[in-house]
Amino acid sequence: MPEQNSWTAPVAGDKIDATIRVPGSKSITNRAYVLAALSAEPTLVRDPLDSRDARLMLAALAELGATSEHTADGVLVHPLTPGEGEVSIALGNAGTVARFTPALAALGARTVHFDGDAAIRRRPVAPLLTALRALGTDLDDDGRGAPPFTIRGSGGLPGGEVELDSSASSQFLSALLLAAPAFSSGVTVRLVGTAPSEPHIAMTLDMLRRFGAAPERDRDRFHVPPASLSLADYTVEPDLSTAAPFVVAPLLAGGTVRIAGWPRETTQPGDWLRSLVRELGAEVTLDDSGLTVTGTGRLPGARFDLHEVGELTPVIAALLCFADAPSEISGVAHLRGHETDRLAALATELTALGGDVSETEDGLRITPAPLHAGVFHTYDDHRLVMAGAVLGLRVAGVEVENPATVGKTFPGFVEAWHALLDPA
Ligand SMILES: O=C(O)C1=C[C@@H](OP(=O)(O)O)[C@@H](O)[C@H](O)C1
Ligand SMILES: C=C(OP(=O)(O)O)C(=O)O
Repeated sequence: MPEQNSWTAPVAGDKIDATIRVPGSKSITNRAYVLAALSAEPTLVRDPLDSRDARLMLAALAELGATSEHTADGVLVHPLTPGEGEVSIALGNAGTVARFTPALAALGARTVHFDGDAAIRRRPVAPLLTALRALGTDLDDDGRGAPPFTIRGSGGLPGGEVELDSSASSQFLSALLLAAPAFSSGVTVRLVGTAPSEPHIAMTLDMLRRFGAAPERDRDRFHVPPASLSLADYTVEPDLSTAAPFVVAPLLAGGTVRIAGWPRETTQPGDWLRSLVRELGAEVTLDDSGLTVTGTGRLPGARFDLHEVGELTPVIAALLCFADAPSEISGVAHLRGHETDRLAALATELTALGGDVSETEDGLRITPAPLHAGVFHTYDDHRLVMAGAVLGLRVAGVEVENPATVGKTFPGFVEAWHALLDPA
């Protein structure tokens, strides 16, 4: 019997032949909103993502004094306005909101309470809070190193140099860099440990430059001088990580998928998919119409270090369950602090469907084994819904629990997935 509140992921019948449009990048949208709020003039953000995480970011910025309006051309974000009193920010389970907005609160004059879903109360923020305290922020937390916490803004901060351990999440570093131009003498961050998600760090630096800041980097030392930001118009790229299940589908079902609007150049981690699926035997072309991926029907095993692109792990793990040789994913210990403990969740759920998947110290080991029908629990993790959909391409009766949780980044995912297999 299907579970209540589950979705039977459709099996691929014929070869795929579809063109897919994915919504805007979560990471770019939420950075654009933060930088727009810090700007001197309103910014029109075109083609933004409209999803739970993006709405939470707009709502958080509104609490901090930056209102926004949906227009026919996109979302118009107004600059932060000063204000006092007490407000609360709902974090949901959005890492970008939990990590990027505290520095803005520290720069304002409100008392700001941060809290969200049960899952965000398990996600790390301690190194970020330590750095904000070192920069002079008045902050209360319960000592667990995760939300909830409260920041009492003092109306501005001088900035200076801080040490930061960003090994649990690159978002701590991005958070300090995004807010840095608004500190009166800028911010210098010296990284200790190795931060994951290098493309997301590059994205932060690139977007700061587009908004008029002048960040400098010398290996693990980042300096952002104070700057008055402004950018009237910013267009968000399609989310290439959201595209992951669609990109890998022809490797399992055969045929061709085209992802419209895939940028020629981008800082998004999802761009790694081009080389990952090529290594797995797919034909890949990128031209002005987008990305075209054709599957050859055979899937070799692989050893992938996904340290820089951790958010691709759930979909890649599901894909590699169908390889004809053992595979290993490494470099992603920090996924234990993502939406859920993704390594435990993937090992448990893939094993429950007959897979031979075990956790390693920093990843997953996947040995070929036939999969069967069953419930695929999703732990309130959008990317586990996408992983379940990928499994369903080859396995009848995969019941993906709570598919609506995919609305964190792609509210229309289930409809788009059916359209992939049955284009109108
Ligand atoms: O800065 C960002 O927009 C993100 C950075 C990464 O976080 P981690 O470095 O914590 O993995 C990524 O996984 C997340 O989905 C989005
Ligand atoms: C880790 C992720 O999200 P968040 O922005 O909540 O960190 C993700 O989308 O895979």
